Amino acid sequence: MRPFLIAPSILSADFARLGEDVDAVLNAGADVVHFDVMDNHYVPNLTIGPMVCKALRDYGVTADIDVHLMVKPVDSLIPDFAKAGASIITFHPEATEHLDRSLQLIKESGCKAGLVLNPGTPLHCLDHVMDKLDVILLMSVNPGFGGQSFIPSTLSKLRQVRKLIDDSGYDIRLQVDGGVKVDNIAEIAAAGADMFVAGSAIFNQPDYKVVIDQMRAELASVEA
Ligand SMILES: O=C(CO)[C@@H](O)[C@H](O)COP(=O)(O)O
Repeated sequence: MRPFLIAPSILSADFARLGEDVDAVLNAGADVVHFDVMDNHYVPNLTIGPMVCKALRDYGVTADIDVHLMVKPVDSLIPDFAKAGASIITFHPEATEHLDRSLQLIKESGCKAGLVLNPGTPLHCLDHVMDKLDVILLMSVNPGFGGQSFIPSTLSKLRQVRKLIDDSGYDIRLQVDGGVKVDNIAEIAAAGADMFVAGSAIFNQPDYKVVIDQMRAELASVEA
């Protein structure tokens, strides 16, 4: 498996000083910035759009920005986020009429592409598009809010998707998002995840480096 990546969700960051807070979490050892886009339509919350992504790039953020679209429809936002500096764009299959077309749009825009499966979304939506995926994100909470508890059935779903990826032979990251904490990250990794989105577990702590180091120590026990 590829090296584990830690992707703090900026949903729990300090929006009044977002650039500084993102810099702080990257300097503390995070790998990727996870950027949650909510439209108060696909999910019952409203957050940030391409202007904020561009603002982070203009501020000097060079790490990958992983844009998780919780919006419906998705297609019109894809070129906007690509221009704004997104590295990865993921979306939910229920949010587009044309899954394959939306994935192609992301690829043509120069970004990596991914699908996000809610806890109740069946795996068959992955059929026929595995060759277009760079990331599969399994939500371990229902999307819309930070600070929820990890849904335990995600572990068996992770094992199934890990097998699908390994059997496919494609180079696809398996990301997990929701309720990821120091005390469950090892179990989640052992089930097959290799990219961990964590919001409140990191941003609600006074020292981001302490919690990221603790997560890495837990992950090291799985790698060993
Ligand atoms: O996409 C979402 C929620 O919809 C997540 O990225 C959350 O922001 C994760 O927050 P924590 O559960 O880690 O606090």
